[in-house]
Amino acid sequence: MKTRGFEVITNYDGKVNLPVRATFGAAGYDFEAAEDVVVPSIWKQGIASTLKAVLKKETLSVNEKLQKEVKPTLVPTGIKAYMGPDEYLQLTNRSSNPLKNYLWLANGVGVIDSDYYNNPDNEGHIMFQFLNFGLVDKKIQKGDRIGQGIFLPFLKADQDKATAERVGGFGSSGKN
Ligand SMILES: O=c1ccn([C@H]2C[C@H](O)[C@@H](COP(=O)(O)OP(=O)(O)OP(=O)(O)O)O2)c(=O)[nH]1
Ligand SMILES: [Mg+2]
Repeated sequence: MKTRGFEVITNYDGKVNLPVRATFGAAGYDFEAAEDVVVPSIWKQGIASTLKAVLKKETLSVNEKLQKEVKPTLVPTGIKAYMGPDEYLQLTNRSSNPLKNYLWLANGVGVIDSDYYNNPDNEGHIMFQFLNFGLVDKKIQKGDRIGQGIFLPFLKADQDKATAERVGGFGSSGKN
């Protein structure tokens, strides 16, 4: 019987490892990066875009420019997760990431909903969303452990009336 667990996304078949807990008492399943990804330094992104705006004497305010060019980077894991309807997978950072690599999870914690699994847009591909607060770009290599996932139960409110079906992630569920 399937209760909760991980599977590999179709395109990554045979190319990635399923998440594992590192020790007997670990709460989190460690996820690996499925590809080499560069997470650019936010300072570099910000300074470059500010300079461009100043040199071009653009009318667009520098703040607007910064907002457009300083973005988190999505790091693919090649993994999807299935679970019960009253459960979610909480993605959290590794405590060593800010200390050693200047990597922050841009969304604080990530919430992987049970209905994200096998959604029609991206099959339920789990991504970690990083900002690099370091001064230099950070190269994440395929196979590096980037974060962890903890399965948790959640409660529903008396007024609960969810109606829609999930079709994707990252802002797919409405206009705003
Ligand atoms: O760090 C994250 C956060 C979310 N997701 C995926 C799984 C989740 O089920 C879906 C939607 O996430 P969330 O509800 O937090 O974001 P949203 O901005 O509300 O998007 P949506 O409108 O699709 O719900 O995106 C990730 O892969 N990584
Ligand atoms: Mg949502």
